[in-house]
Amino acid sequence: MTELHPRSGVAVSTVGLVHIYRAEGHDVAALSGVDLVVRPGEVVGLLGPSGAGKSTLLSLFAGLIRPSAGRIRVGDHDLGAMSPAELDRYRATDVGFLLQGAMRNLIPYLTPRENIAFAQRAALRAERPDVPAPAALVDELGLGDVAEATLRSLTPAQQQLTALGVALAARPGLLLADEPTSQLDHEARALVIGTLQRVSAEHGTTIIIVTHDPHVAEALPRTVTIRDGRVSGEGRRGEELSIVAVDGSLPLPQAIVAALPPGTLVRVQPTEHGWLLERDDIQTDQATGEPR
Ligand SMILES: Nc1ncnc2c1ncn2[C@@H]1O[C@H](COP(=O)(O)OP(=O)(O)OP(=O)(O)O)[C@@H](O)[C@H]1O
Repeated sequence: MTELHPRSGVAVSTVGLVHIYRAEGHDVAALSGVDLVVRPGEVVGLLGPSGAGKSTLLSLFAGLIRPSAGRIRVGDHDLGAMSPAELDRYRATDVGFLLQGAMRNLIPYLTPRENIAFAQRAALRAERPDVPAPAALVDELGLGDVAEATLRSLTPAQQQLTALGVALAARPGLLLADEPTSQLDHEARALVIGTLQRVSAEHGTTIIIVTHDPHVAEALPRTVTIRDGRVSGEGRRGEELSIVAVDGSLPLPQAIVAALPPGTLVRVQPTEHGWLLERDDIQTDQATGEPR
């Protein structure tokens, strides 16, 4: 069970990805056309307001739900086209999912090492050659001293790192993490994010992290903002950038939308350093389009 062939990260991509939840009486379009490319080994934060579709996107990447339309690829897998048995194997060996709240990922009466060993059963049944020894993974995550401790005696950061060990138990090429720093203090947050980045640097693991925490966003090299079921912006080290859509439209950063509400006329002027958005002071009547 030594690590003979450490897995490197996988590329993740979506084209026109749509997901509709069919609830009784009405449908909810959670994602309405997501185009996204994540390179192998990238660490990307998914940002966006509540209800934007972040968890839905994570569940699609995890193979837990199927897309209503569009394409979704993780490495060599076309997730929308896989059989239930192929998706079972994919979930067991190719992707790790860290659910929000450390203890939701853990069996409370097992130690950190035992939790990781338990999480490896499906990958071992699938005869994966590169599943790490539980004790080695425990050491790698800095949990060597508490490998055989009860979960109750661990600090919140150690519990979260144990949950991370469970998600990494099969050494997946893609790790998905839903709010991995919620309920952690500043120091614990830095430790968990630092550990995620170290895992990616050492093993090439592709990591996608849903977060509402601006400090986490600032620590990540790349963030993608989801709004109303679409990609509305990208960030680099905490700075938000807008993406020009194929139809030439440009979603404005949320802070600017407050100053330029829907219907506002703006002039786009070239300047020496780029482009200037200038608000036109003539107010138009939304219904007639005539000046008021
Ligand atoms: N199982 C479900 N059945 C019906 N609608 C759902 C279901 N899960 C999510 N939705 C709806 O889909 C939309 C997107 O939800 P989603 O949980 O993906 O957003 P989110 O960005 O993760 O939000 P949050 O940050 O609050 O977790 C919301 O309108 C939500 O109400």
